[in-house]
Amino acid sequence: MSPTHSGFVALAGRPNVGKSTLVNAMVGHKVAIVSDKPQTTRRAIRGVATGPDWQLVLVDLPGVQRPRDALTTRMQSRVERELADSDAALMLINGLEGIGPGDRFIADALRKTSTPVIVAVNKVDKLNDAKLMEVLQAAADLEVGDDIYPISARKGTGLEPLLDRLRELLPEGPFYYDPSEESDQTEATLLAELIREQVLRRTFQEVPHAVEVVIDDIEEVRDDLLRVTAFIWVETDSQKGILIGAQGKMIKTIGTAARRELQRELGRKVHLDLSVRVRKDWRGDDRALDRLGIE
Ligand SMILES: Nc1nc2c(ncn2[C@@H]2O[C@H](COP(=O)(O)OP(=O)(O)OP(=O)(O)O)[C@@H](O)[C@H]2O)c(=O)[nH]1
Repeated sequence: MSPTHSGFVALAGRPNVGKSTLVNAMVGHKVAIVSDKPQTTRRAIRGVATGPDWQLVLVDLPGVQRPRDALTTRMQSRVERELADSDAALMLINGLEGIGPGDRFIADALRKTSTPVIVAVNKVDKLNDAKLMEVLQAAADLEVGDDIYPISARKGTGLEPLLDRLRELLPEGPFYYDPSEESDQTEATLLAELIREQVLRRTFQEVPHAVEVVIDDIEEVRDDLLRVTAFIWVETDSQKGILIGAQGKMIKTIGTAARRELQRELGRKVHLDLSVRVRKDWRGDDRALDRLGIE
């Protein structure tokens, strides 16, 4: 068997360039959007793409996303640290909008690293040839990275050459994530796990083991606002009492922290309705376990 290659690719790009769309396209059906954060809690993992002998973990490169901020030494050193922990950086450019100050800001930050940088110009499905040439030239003028790949994350065009190139940059090493865990974690499962994580942080002894979180509903209230209704299952009334806390303080704390996590994940405002339900012995209930996707 040939050795496996795996590594982290740091994604950089202005808001709305299509990072999520690209990650989804790369990850395809072979994906798990993972909620845990290996190595450091700073890393928000967007997705994991796994092939027979390779695995790409796509993460956000923090610190270069807000071009209006002053480029402080501190931000630059954060970017450098993140890049040092990554095997490659992928800078995404919005082909529809062309190069702007935000892109130059990002390029400046990336140029200072020894980590290989790949540039992709996205949304080329909306560009005619003349416009495409213009934006590719402008991207080259940024003088960051060696290669520029025109792609359409939405249509899935141009992704193979880009993936090939990224794969070449992966060092030999074992997978970070078990490929068999790619069981298409749904968004609801991911959100439930993010909430459960906040419960686990604040509970002790037998309580963490007795907790499961179930998303009951995700409703789009407005373009920028989602209402998420979730239940925290526990097995006994006393566990329920612990989770609610005196004057409801515990559940409130959990709710606030979880809402923040969901907002970060979803990139939108979230209204979180959280309630605690006693479901005696759910761990021994086959139907409940099926529904939760626990084998
Ligand atoms: N025409 C076209 N639209 C695209 C393409 N890729 C993404 N988009 C659209 O661009 C918008 C932003 O895409 P996202 O993937 O959410 O962008 P993002 O960079 O992840 O945004 P953040 O998560 O806020 O960083 C969406 O409306 C996408 O449908 C593409 O290849 N072509």
